[in-house]
Amino acid sequence: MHIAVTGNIGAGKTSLAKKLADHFGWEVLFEAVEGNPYLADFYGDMPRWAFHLQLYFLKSRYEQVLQIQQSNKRIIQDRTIYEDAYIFAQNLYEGGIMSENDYLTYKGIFDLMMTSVKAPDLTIYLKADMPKLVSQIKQRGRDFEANISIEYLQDLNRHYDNFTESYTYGKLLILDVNELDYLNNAEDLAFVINQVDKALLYETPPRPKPLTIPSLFDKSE
Ligand SMILES: Nc1ncnc2c1ncn2[C@@H]1O[C@H](COP(=O)(O)OP(=O)(O)OP(=O)(O)O)[C@@H](O)[C@H]1O
Repeated sequence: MHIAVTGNIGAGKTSLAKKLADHFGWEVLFEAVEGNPYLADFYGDMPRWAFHLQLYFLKSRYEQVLQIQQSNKRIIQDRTIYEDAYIFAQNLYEGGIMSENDYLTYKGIFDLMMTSVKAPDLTIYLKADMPKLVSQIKQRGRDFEANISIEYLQDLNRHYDNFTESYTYGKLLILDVNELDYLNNAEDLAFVINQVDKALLYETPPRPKPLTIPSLFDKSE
């Protein structure tokens, strides 16, 4: 079984993945942050390092997907391969930070990978507004994230909204985490566990719109 936690920077994915793994006895696969050779450089000079960083995350996320698909364990993944392409890479391309050639090369590799990627059985979207994201990013105090702009976070949130509205890959549980503190508050954690339990048990209605990348299609037509 494959569970995935998705959401913007600072939404609280890593903490929730750990809590759910403890509760349900799942294994956790974390994001490639420690030892990532491009992340700090990327935040210092996005146009210079965007393509390198995207390829690095894509490679490490694809490794995780293969690991999950080859395993018979129950695994919770901290962020999905879809977010790399449909949120981060697309945002960098649309913002003029990643060139069209780089984006098309990246997308070509992503599309090839997608032929062998199976969707998670359940995806949990942690929906958070700016104040929550900003305060959690500040609180964890990573040097390289100190200069993340509000505009970058807002653009990512806009992509997250579009992505989750048209998500068709499988079951999606949307959790508004603005008022939740599942790290320190046992009631909040119990609420989240209950929501996850229900989502695992019941079918969710099919979602209406297919997932597309409009900007790319507009250009190639
Ligand atoms: N494809 C990507 N492109 C650009 N930056 C990325 C990409 N994937 C992850 N990142 C960045 O890598 C870092 C990941 O850190 P981390 O694993 O703590 O996740 P996070 O997004 O901050 O999650 P959370 O606080 O919800 O646990 C963040 O700065 C995040 O924005």
